[in-house]
Amino acid sequence: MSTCVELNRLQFSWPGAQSPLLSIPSLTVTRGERVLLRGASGSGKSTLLGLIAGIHTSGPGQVQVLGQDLANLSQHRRDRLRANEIGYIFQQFNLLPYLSASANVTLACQFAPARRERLQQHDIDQQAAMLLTRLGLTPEQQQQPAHQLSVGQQQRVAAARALLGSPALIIADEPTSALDQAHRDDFIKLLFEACDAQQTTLLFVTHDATLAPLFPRSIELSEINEAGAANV
Ligand SMILES: Nc1ncnc2c1ncn2[C@@H]1O[C@H](COP(=O)(O)OP(=O)(O)OP(=O)(O)O)[C@@H](O)[C@H]1O
Repeated sequence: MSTCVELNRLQFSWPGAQSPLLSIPSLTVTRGERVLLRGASGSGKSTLLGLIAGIHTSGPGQVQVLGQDLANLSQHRRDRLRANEIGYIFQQFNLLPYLSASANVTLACQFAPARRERLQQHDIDQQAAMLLTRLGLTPEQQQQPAHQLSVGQQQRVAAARALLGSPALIIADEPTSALDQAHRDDFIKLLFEACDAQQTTLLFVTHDATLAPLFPRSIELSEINEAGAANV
């Protein structure tokens, strides 16, 4: 099995902080895994996701994504790797409210040539429609502006946007925090099915320990972060 994400002796401190926020000796996520990363509010989950996505750069130590050491890449190449290989589902979804659900999804591939290429035999709009349908949106809902959709529907649009063009890794940062349990479990099931269909790795972050039984692998951040206890 090849590796999707590998951390080695990762250290990270925000500028001006008294002590490091993250000190992680090692973490490996193999391709195709479904991993839940749990941690209390403020423990550094979003920061860690930002390091893996190459949005922040780490101090000492290594962050490798798909075999590439992010510290050895220029900002431009990190941005390229993120656009092509990482689909990000944000807690607040970050949809453009006056664009249709469908247009929000296809926008993801605009600046991601490798994702567009992977779709090349197919029409991008058709693929977006297929994903939105698989995630439970009707054709009418797919044409509605995002702001007219329910929170659960917006979340599915955000998931389809992340999945379009089969990026290697989906990073989901607390995307279910606004849902009740039934909708939450339903969403996770659909997300697993969509990831399985395109062999995408899933790194799903939450503070909600009750999600753990739904995932084949669950990691508590405080158990891998040697700097953890001081920060929460
Ligand atoms: N841009 C930033 N500059 C400085 N400090 C930051 C920045 N972003 C986050 N922090 C600090 O880093 C710590 C961890 O924040 P982070 O958002 O990574 O935690 P989290 O586990 O994702 O929290 P939550 O579950 O509440 O979203 C917090 O103390 C926060 O104040």
